[in-house]
Amino acid sequence: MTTAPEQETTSQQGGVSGAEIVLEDVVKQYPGQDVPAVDQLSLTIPAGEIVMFVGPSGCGKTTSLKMINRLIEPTSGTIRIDGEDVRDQSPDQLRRHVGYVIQGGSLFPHMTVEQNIAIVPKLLGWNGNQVRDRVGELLDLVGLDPQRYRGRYPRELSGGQQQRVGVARGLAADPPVILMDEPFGAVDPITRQRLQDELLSIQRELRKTIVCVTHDIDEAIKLGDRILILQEGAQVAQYDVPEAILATPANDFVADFVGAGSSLKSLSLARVAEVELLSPTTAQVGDSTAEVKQRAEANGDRAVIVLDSRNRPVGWPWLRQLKGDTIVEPTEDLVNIDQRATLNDALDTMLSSSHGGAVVTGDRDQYLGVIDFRAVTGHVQAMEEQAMEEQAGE
Ligand SMILES: Nc1ncnc2c1ncn2[C@@H]1O[C@H](COP(=O)(O)OP(=O)(O)OP(=O)(O)O)[C@@H](O)[C@H]1O
Repeated sequence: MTTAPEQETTSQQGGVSGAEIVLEDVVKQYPGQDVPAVDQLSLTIPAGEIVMFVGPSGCGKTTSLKMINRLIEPTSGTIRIDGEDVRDQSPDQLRRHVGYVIQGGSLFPHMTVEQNIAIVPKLLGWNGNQVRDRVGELLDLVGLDPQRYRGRYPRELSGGQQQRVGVARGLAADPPVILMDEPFGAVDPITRQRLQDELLSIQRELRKTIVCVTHDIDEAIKLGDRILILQEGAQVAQYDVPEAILATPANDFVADFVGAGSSLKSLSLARVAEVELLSPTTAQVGDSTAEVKQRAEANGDRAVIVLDSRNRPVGWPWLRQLKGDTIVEPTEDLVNIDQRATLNDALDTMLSSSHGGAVVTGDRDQYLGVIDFRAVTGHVQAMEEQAMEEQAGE
């Protein structure tokens, strides 16, 4: 059987390639357990959205997720993907319709990156060229150079790179639905932030339906179009957009779970693009050093942002570091932040910078400005005032 991605039948409307998932009265009673792990769960997951499952340990998140691709069989109830009961689908159909990504990528150690990504396409009978092309495309998509990485073994990759390959593998057969179980749980916080940003940018392009289990409410707020907060037995405590869960928790359980400091959590909702950026002095590589210093001093700046000929920031030297007749490209790596990053991530980046701020870039790394602590604090205050006004108006 040959099934190429273009032969997929998904609800491709308005750029959305994902499929709606509907759970109806789903129950899972494990043998020998007194109470069901999942008890009458009903839920509609809209096509093209990211829905995050969160809740305390043992509340049934993973069981609920794995019933969608029948890694676990429900005891009763129905699950439909794009209107079709998953029980009526063959294992091949399910593999094509539902990608699966788990913590650490869980790659097969004796297989190369290419072989790991190609598992499902090969099972589906794609030919060698189709598989090779697809692997190249996917490695590009997840930010790994295909030439460098396709022949490597998992042990030759960092944790973050392994996780990227895991994501590529989940996307391999271009399924409308991707299930993710704690996908970024095993990597350090900075890598996690980067992988989350990449997932968001991949999702902007692909518009899949993504269901993702996490322990981390901040991750849920950042990634989720909607968040499902579960209590024991997979009872729905609240199912809503992140803004609503933060502003109006449905009950004490949700309020406790979301935790104190919701203004801090709001930092995971707000994006750098929403904050007014500063415009410190900039210089082009090749400009006269004396002229740049003069301009910076007139502006009251003690440092300048150096841009390359394509308007990408390449450095942020202090004036005293500017030597020679013309501005040269700085040798130190510049840590910048994408305008789509959350304020929470921006804070992390700022904390690692000696400037008390971070350089913000947009598409294709174009320079946009600088974000600093004062701008973030001001934005948080404005958000709090707005929330208080809304509450007073209710
Ligand atoms: N194979 C199994 N046999 C019996 N009970 C199980 C089995 N798998 C899970 N359970 C029980 O079902 C309940 C839900 O488990 P599940 O793994 O879905 O929870 P979870 O919310 O994903 O937890 P965690 O966040 O700790 O991963 C738990 O009480 C668990 O002990």
